[in-house]
Amino acid sequence: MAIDILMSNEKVSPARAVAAASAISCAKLSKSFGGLHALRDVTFQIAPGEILGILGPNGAGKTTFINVLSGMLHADSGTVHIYDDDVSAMSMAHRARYGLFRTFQNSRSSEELTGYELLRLASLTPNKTKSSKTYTPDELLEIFGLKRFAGIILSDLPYGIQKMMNLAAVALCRPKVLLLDEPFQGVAEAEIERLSKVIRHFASEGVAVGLVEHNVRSVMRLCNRVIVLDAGAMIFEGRGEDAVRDPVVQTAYLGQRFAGELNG
Ligand SMILES: Nc1ncnc2c1ncn2[C@@H]1O[C@H](COP(=O)(O)OP(=O)(O)OP(=O)(O)O)[C@@H](O)[C@H]1O
Repeated sequence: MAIDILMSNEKVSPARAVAAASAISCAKLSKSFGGLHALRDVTFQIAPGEILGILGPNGAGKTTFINVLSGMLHADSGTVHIYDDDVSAMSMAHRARYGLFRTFQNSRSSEELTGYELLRLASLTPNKTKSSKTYTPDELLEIFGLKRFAGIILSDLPYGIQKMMNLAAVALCRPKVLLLDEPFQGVAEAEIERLSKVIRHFASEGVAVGLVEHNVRSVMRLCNRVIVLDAGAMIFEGRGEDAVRDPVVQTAYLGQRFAGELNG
């Protein structure tokens, strides 16, 4: 479908042409809270199978960006496409039907459900996307190495395992785009590599992953490309190792952990 749009003689808008080659794209996205510009004219895209790191100092606008992309907040201006569908006016639930899913910062499980019960529930979710492969809960527990935790109440599991179980549930919804808000926050070092493998699994199946993260080392290991936000604007796009050396990025992070964390 994407190639058809690019090759047809029909005139397409620049935003729609970019959208056709990307799993998710946004053009000139802005959001203010009163007089505060939390997001200013941000334009970017993530290709199918790509893991994009979204970096920036505290208060740069990263969570606002994910909120606006996922439809949890509506942008003041700008557009969001999932493949070539314009989802800008849609709610978060409606965007999920187009394959856009997100996770939240500090998403601890409080439900009295076992992992297996959570996955069974997720597998009952009606889904219209025809993108990534369909799995059964058992297959996903096997792939994610979670079988031995499946009978335990979620809130009794280590935080990193809870996060993996939640991602396994998302996988059952067959996402095309996955936006992760600080997936490694609060996760023990030993579980970071397991969680990273789960994220790579999504990408290997063609899911576009956007990852907001303060753990720069993990971003460098996982992401093909990063963007850096500062005061709501995109100040860098490119390779992670170039971002740490970029003088504009270094100035934005002045006084905050960034290059030091990478080199330390
Ligand atoms: N609902 C809101 N109402 C008013 N201001 C807000 C709201 N949400 C965010 N902000 C402000 O918008 C700016 C961007 O916040 P945001 O949480 O998106 O940044 P962030 O990069 O995710 O920060 P952190 O890394 O500290 O989580 C901040 O100045 C914040 O105080």
